[in-house]
Amino acid sequence: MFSLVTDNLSFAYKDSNTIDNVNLKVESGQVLVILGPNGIGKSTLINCLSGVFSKYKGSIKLDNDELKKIDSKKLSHKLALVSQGVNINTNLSLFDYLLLGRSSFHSIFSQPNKNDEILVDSIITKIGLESLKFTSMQNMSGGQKQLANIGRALVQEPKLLIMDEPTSALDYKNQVKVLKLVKSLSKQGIAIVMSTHDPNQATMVADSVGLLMSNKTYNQGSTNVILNDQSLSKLYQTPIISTFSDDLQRNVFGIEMG
Ligand SMILES: Nc1ncnc2c1ncn2[C@@H]1O[C@H](COP(=O)(O)OP(=O)(O)OP(=O)(O)O)[C@@H](O)[C@H]1O
Repeated sequence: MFSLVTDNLSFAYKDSNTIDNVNLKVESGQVLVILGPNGIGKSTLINCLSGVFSKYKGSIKLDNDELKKIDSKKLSHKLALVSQGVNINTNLSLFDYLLLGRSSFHSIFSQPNKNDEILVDSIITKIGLESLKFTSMQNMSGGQKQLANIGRALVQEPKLLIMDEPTSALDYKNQVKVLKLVKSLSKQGIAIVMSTHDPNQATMVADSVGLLMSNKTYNQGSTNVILNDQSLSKLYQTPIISTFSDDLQRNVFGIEMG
């Protein structure tokens, strides 16, 4: 069983902590969704969890190993990150861009092989970009690039997938595609951490939800316990009202205009 566990994780850009004493846990086959208002520290937390920021305080344990002590090649075989709003500006084709993501599996003297190519093809199908396989990355739309970045993370065949607002540039159809992919990856045993601005996405895919509150506390609990009108209205400091949809068979959260 693979796990990511933090113990009193804190991080400061300057003097005061941006994230403070976060105790978070996610295991193989689970989806943890991080919610919080703009500027609260979701990306900061994600950058700590994925090893981008190593000057954190407290601990981050990946399978009982302290994250900052794991060498980068080993880490890339365990964990993959989909960063927020990365603008890929390369003239590589989608296929070559994803194939490059396999380079950490080879020595500097060996080339990606047929198996890598088969894997990349299957991931292009998973993200639904078959028609763009040989298109230059720089000629893709923002949403297509976002899907390509998810593909680039998947070619690492990670045990833990961390995604910062992976659906922010996507239309409804592609949001559903990504959320279904998240569900199917978790069923395959991958642990997933993702941030979003949409609590409805959490009700669709999350086993547990972590709320980054304005008083710098972090509350994590199972989705149906932690997500309610009171907790979300407090989180976003605006009235949020849920209604149970018989058609969707779940609560749908909406914002009140007053
Ligand atoms: N490189 C940096 N140096 C100093 N402060 C930073 C830096 N990056 C972010 N911050 C600050 O840290 C705080 C948290 O930012 P972060 O990007 O983690 O928030 P977020 O919850 O992801 O926001 P959003 O939902 O708007 O993307 C913000 O106040 C931001 O201004």
